[in-house]
Amino acid sequence: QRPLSVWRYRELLPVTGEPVTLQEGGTPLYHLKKLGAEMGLPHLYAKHEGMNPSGSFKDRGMTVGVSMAIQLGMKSVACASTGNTSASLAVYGARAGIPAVVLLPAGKVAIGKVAQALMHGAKVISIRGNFDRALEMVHELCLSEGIYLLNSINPYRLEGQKTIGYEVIDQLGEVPDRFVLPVGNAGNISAVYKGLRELESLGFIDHLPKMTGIQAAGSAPVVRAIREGLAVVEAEMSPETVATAIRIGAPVNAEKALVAIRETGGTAEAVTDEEILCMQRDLARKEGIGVEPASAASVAGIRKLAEQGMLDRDETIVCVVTGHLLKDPESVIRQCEPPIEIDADMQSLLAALQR
Ligand SMILES: Cc1ncc(COP(=O)(O)O)c(/C=C/C(=O)C(=O)O)c1O
Repeated sequence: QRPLSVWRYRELLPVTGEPVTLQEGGTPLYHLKKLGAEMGLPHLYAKHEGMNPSGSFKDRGMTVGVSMAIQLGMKSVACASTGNTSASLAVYGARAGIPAVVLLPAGKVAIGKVAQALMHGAKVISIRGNFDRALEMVHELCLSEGIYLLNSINPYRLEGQKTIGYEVIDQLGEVPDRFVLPVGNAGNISAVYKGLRELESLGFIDHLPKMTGIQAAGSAPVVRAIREGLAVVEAEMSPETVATAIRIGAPVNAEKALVAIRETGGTAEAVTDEEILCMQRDLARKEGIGVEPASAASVAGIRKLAEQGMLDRDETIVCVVTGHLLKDPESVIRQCEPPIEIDADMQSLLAALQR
């Protein structure tokens, strides 16, 4: 009996040799009893992808992507990133023993992710521009220098990310009615959809969940395309959100996300930064689940859809929470009361507890 992990599903993955692995996947599926009860949703779950080796779901894509880089004889790897992709590429590049170059939008990457990319030995370049510009530049760099590009336009990354859906079905023992993901570059929602389509064509499942994409209100090109019935997603030229992981104006997998949502009767919704941060605190304080802001967007989106009466109360809903709380400690310090500092005597301590 194989453990719950990415490579449990190796027959559905393209790697033929020994994978570059850190035992990624096998992440917990938590029942959100309290938050679900508040929303009138008794079957609400969170798949905590922050419990991967580098603290986000990106490890699922990188274990396959970097394994393929080795299999294809590539000598170095690169990506542009809002942070988690770069952290994960640094980790798996180190594991594989090949150099990694990462391009980050200057001043817009959570400190935990920068720390990981630096400590794991990537060449970290900070671009004075946004993620979309960094992606253009890394694409050009890889073409001219023969470096292997591992952004989510690389299909091997999405192959690994398919396994999120596989694990959820193994854990639930059924196909959930609805699968909710935060959407930035739209690689993850597209990957999960592709994987479930494959299970259906192999006869393992007979229907798909409603694929539901949640974006930040200040960076929601996919939501707009769904609302306006567009065939092509129009870029948001100046994406802005506290959820820097999904601060992406021109999602490279946008049209795949439209297919995933439309083919399954799903939907897309936008949530404000306040709704995101409120849900981040609720998940931490009511369920003991610590996630970074972008990850809380998926559950915040469900709360919004429930308030709008868009959900059946008996739906089994799985929200993917994509990154660990520790990735973005500065967003915590900004929104929480600071520690109470006192003199080291019991009187001061007892007084502080009364405040
Ligand atoms: C925590 C977290 N939650 C959600 C997303 C959105 O996933 P996609 O819709 O597949 O892009 C990201 C994406 C991050 C990057 O795109 C990057 O790291 O460069 C993330 O880090």
